[in-house]
Amino acid sequence: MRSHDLVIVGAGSGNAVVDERFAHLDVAVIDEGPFGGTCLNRGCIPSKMLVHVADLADGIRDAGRFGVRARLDGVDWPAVRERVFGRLDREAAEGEQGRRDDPNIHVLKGHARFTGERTLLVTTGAGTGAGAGTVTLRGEQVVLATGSRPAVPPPVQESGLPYETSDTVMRLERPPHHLAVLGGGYIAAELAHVFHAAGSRITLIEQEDTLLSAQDESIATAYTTIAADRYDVRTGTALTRVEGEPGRLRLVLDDGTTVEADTLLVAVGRTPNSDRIDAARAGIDLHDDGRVVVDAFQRTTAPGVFALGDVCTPFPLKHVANREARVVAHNLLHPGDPVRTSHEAVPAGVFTRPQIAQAGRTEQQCRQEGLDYAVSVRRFRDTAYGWALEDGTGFCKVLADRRTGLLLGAHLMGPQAATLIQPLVVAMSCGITAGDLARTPLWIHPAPTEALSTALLDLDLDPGADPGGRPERPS
Ligand SMILES: Cc1cc2nc3c(=O)[nH]c(=O)nc-3n(C[C@H](O)[C@H](O)[C@H](O)COP(=O)(O)OP(=O)(O)OC[C@H]3O[C@@H](n4cnc5c(N)ncnc54)[C@H](O)[C@@H]3O)c2cc1C
Ligand SMILES: NC(=O)c1ccc[n+]([C@@H]2O[C@H](COP(=O)([O-])OP(=O)(O)OC[C@H]3O[C@@H](n4cnc5c(N)ncnc54)[C@H](O)[C@@H]3O)[C@@H](O)[C@H]2O)c1
Repeated sequence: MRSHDLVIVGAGSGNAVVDERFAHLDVAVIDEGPFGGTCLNRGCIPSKMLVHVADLADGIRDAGRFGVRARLDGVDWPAVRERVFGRLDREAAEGEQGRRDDPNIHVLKGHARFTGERTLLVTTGAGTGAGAGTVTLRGEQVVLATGSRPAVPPPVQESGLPYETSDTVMRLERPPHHLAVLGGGYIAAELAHVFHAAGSRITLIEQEDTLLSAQDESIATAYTTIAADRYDVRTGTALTRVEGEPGRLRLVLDDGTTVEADTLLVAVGRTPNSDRIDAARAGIDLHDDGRVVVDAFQRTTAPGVFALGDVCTPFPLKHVANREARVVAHNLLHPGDPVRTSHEAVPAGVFTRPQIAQAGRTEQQCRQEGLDYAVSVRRFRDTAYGWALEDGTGFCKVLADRRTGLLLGAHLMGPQAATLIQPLVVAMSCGITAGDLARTPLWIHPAPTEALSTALLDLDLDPGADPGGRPERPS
């Protein structure tokens, strides 16, 4: 059995744990797939590279509205795909090679399972053409960063018919003629935008009454209306079964309707990869939903074993996984002075059309928690830059504690929403009140951020929470 100071399972965000501070340690990094994990190979990055193409194509289609004469001849999908994955596949290979070149790091390609406390059996070679073998290794400390995978509901699995997930659909040789998407969340919203712009017909099937139902109700309702203008949207209905043959699928829904499509994309959420590692043998407890139990220091229930990212987090987002990786790195190196992960005011963007961003609580959560909150909505069309954009749908919604003036939530829809929201995230994370944020810094005119500053000023807060004035910095 090989022994290492540190064993990392999963070279997505797990690979970010080790930097030059670990040069004195003997480290093993294990992954069964390409380095970079979901984000680089089949998640955030390729999807956003494709979303940018969709934004460009839609911008050209829209140009006439602004008096710009332009015509879109089409999206050359094979060229786009080659550019995106040519670059990303190279990045993944170079990332792995970089690790192999580190003198203190031992890279193992294969599937890892626990056989006991901090002890793992790695099956190597599987799927690589090389003969399968096994390696047993033990870590003084272990980091579990095995991520998650697309969930596939029984009617799809039981049909035996082909389907795509986010792992595969972005690498299709050509855009589908008619793409049916099961699920109406993040992946559905982003990839519907991508394939619609590339020429596909889109049908979205969502069991809840709105698309993006986990978002603030104002965003979910507005996005559902916008999407219904562009796609065939079926909400409040579930899939009963899939019939037909490859390339001619017939989806039977529980409202009695059917959808015929050549391609089915399943995007109904993700399953943590905790069920394929024999966690119990290592003394690692799991939540009912499969996530690994961790404390605020990212420690699992097994001494010496940390976890990070989608396998454990309540917020399966890359920036959250990166933060958790930094916490794990610190706590591995400074066991006597550990730091905690904060999941306060986690922001997220949905890179669809229009872009959407959120941080903190939704209005429905504020109501459910019985909070005394103030809410304010400012439309982009009521700001100068909104006129330039001819924007008819975008808005900024802020929620604040009426007594303290602290922000409880922020929700944006419109161009660059994921960038625009950042000052609100800073205020929420740093305890800056809505009044201070609106009045202390200068907000550039006529930038779209004026929608944020005016939404903040419109909040109906208690006088003690928002004394007004404060035009100058305190001396
Ligand atoms: C289509 C899509 C778009 C997304 N877009 C965004 C976005 O725009 N912004 C954002 O913040 N988040 C986005 N996400 C979410 C983000 O990708 C994930 O939250 C993040 O990548 C999780 O990182 P991780 O390190 O936990 O897991 P991963 O990156 O999945 O890494 C886990 C690694 O562990 C390996 N592994 C698993 N089990 C084993 C085993 N038993 N043995 C050996 N190796 C194993 C896997 O091969 C993988 O490489 C997106 C996700 C998807 C699917
Ligand atoms: N921009 C980003 O940050 C980004 C982009 C893509 C993915 N992600 C991450 O990946 C995760 C997974 O994305 P996702 O879109 O698969 O999940 P999701 O949780 O965002 O949405 C899944 C949707 O599917 C619906 N659903 C579930 N079962 C269904 C069924 N049987 N029939 C019809 N609808 C059903 C749910 O009600 C939900 O609306 C996200 O939660 C997010 O954390 C993030």
